[in-house]
Amino acid sequence: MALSRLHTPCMEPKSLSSRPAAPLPSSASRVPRVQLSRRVLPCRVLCSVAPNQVESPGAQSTVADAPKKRECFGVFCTTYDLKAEEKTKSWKSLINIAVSGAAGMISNHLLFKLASGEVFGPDQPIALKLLGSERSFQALEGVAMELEDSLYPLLREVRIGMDPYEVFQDAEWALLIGAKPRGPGMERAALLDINGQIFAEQGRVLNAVASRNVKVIVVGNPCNTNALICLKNAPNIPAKNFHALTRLDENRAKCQLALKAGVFYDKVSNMTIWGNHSTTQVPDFLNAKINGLPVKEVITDTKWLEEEFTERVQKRGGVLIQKWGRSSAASTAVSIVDAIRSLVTPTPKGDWFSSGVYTNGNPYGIAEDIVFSMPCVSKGDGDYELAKDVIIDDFLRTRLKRTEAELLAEKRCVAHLTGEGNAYCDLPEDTMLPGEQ
Ligand SMILES: NC(=O)C1=CN([C@@H]2O[C@H](COP(=O)(O)OP(=O)(O)OC[C@H]3O[C@@H](n4cnc5c(N)ncnc54)[C@H](OP(=O)(O)O)[C@@H]3O)[C@@H](O)[C@H]2O)C=CC1
Ligand SMILES: O=C([O-])CC(=O)C(=O)O
Repeated sequence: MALSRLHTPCMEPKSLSSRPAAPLPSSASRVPRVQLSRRVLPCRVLCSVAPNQVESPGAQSTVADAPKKRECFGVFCTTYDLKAEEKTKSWKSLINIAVSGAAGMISNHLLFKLASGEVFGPDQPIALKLLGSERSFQALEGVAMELEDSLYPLLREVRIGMDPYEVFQDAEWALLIGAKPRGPGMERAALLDINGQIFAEQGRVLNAVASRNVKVIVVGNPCNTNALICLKNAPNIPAKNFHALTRLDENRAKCQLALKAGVFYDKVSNMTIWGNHSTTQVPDFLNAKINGLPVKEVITDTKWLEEEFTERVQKRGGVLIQKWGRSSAASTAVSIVDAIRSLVTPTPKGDWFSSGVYTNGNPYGIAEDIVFSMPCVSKGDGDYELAKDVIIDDFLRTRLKRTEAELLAEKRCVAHLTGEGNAYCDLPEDTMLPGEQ
């Protein structure tokens, strides 16, 4: 059912209305701390009237009086003066983080990491704006209730909603996790189209309402092409700000190399995942290092590196699904944390990290105008540059060509969603997500 954007009166649901208001700090003056948007949420979205306002049940509101409303969740609707709180004086200013698929498995791990401060730091208060759907809305309320009950000091706002225009408003980070899973018998082309529609819309919405410098991490699969679709629909946001998550693959590759070399995984560096987050991805053992030495000097079993290691990383997601009965959620959330931290903290000297980024003048000879995982370094300002001092031999080049061909084919399949004419889908037969086998 299509959701109306007209504002109808919002009531707190019974299950929450009896919850006592959280105590205010004694010194706090009751000033609104929420920048109010002019868009309003459908009534089923939890929202409440500001404490000093009374709304009669059934009263009709209009867009004109929307600024009096605050769409927030439970205890996070409490007003207080952040500046008046002694402990917050050294805090940075609040950042807005929007998350889609927020009631899903990955988010269920991620949101608590974000709220704890382990991602953005112990002096960075955050606002979480969580996007759900009719399908997930009850679960999303449950997630928000758990966030309330966790009493995270840095978590200053939680809003839940079904309208991306509302949820993505002023987003400084957009973590796009929600996507339809590929079901039995579904063609990959159909998955590309269905999820592509989601990411085309979300790109348009980000373009319209997010911060002009929003950083976008696309997790929902097929994440590279979804990220391409998203950025093509957001022409006013730099294409460089869009990432497809390949950090989980990097982490998986580091773990396998450490296991083989008999070292702890913190000894593995310069680990690049090249290309698509799919079974054609290329875990690069040529440039990776163990204890600062080239992997090939530490692991001399070339056959293992070229065959077993590569395939193990490419198919790790599928093996895990066979064990768990569902795809990686906790380790994916950890890898999203790693991906963000790699952008907001300086990369250790000489090292790099992998991210699926837009190819626009890359030095590695990769086709332009796709989202391709490559080695990146960051000064910690949210931006990145491509790594230098990377070597590419014939083995690596051949593998790069294969994953590049797959991404170019995926791009042709979604031409109707990127504004590049009619789609023509000729995907290679072995095109699979890491979780598919
Ligand atoms: N890049 C990577 O490294 C990895 C990517 N993934 C991908 O991340 C995505 C999310 O995984 P996970 O959190 O485990 O999945 P879940 O199934 O737990 O949650 C996915 C969410 O997607 C949303 N969704 C959007 N459209 C649909 C649709 N048409 N049908 C069903 N659900 C839909 C749902 O939220 P709502 O109803 O609120 O929209 C749902 O809560 C998947 O695409 C998965 O393949 C997973 C692991 C690793
Ligand atoms: O295929 C999936 O949905 C899971 C996935 O991406 C992974 O585990 O890398």
